[in-house]
Amino acid sequence: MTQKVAVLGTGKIGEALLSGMIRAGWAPADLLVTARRPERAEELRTRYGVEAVSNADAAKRADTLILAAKPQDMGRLLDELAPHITADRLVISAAAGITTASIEERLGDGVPVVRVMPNTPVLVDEGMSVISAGSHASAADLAHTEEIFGAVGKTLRVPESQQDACTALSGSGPAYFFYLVEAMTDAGILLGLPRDKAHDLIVQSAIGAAVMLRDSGEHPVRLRENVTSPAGTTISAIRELEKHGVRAALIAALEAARDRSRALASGSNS
Ligand SMILES: NC(=O)C1=CN([C@@H]2O[C@H](COP(=O)(O)OP(=O)(O)OC[C@H]3O[C@@H](n4cnc5c(N)ncnc54)[C@H](O)[C@@H]3O)[C@@H](O)[C@H]2O)C=CC1
Ligand SMILES: O=C(O)[C@@H]1CCC=N1
Repeated sequence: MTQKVAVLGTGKIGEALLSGMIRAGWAPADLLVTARRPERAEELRTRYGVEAVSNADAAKRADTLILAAKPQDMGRLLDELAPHITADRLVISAAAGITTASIEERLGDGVPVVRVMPNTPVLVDEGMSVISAGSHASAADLAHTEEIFGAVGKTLRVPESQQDACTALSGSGPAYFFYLVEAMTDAGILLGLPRDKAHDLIVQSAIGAAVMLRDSGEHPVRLRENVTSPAGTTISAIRELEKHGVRAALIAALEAARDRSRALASGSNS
């Protein structure tokens, strides 16, 4: 029997995942989506050829439900699902901060829940998805989750106690790199380069550095040292980064992201 997968709350990450699953060979006929606004449902139908249904219908018809609404909207979404969901479904939550225990409590009846923190590079099949099992999730449920998210990048299993930290590192991670590129492009402009050229130089440097980090087997410190010539340009830049506390700023930033993830678990809206 064909397994149906539904994406519930198909916004940015939900659509990124949906598009990746279709690229990876899932038939649109086996995929369902839900969206709050009818125009959004129509857009997804037209763009991907998938059926848009209500949350209740998704719970009745799909074997696997991927919850991709904002943490602040999860309570309402779970309330809509609870009357219709049975323990032969798998619920995968991508919501930052929300624990499997809180989802299990709302859905009841031993429904298996897996928590996943993906990131937007699933759009280019270079995602990083961090996976933790809830108390009713089986080995087969974890394997099925890995099959879905592994189709659009790497996966890593972690204890759920590490999910908030992983959210800070890889869930939000792409944003930090985009932010750096934006800031470095501004620097290029200050140094007199046209914006498009500055952008291309920085992006290609980022790609080159990322591939070296992934493929060279070298420690990042060694890779940086190889760029840093005695009395050269790089060390002058590094001194400024240290003077401005960039390392400490990054540590504080990721700590703040981890704390925000924890706060979302308790329903914080502010
Ligand atoms: N954007 C990202 O890079 C990542 C986001 N996440 C998580 O994914 C979730 C969604 O984030 P985004 O895609 O950025 O937000 P988004 O706001 O783009 O998407 C959420 C979508 O859910 C819809 N929605 C809300 N309640 C609904 C309901 N009851 N029924 C149907 N649809 C409903 C909204 O209309 C919206 O389209 C969040 O929980 C976030 O923590 C996880 C990893 C990465
Ligand atoms: O900013 C957020 O809350 C979401 C979770 C990880 C990435 N984006």
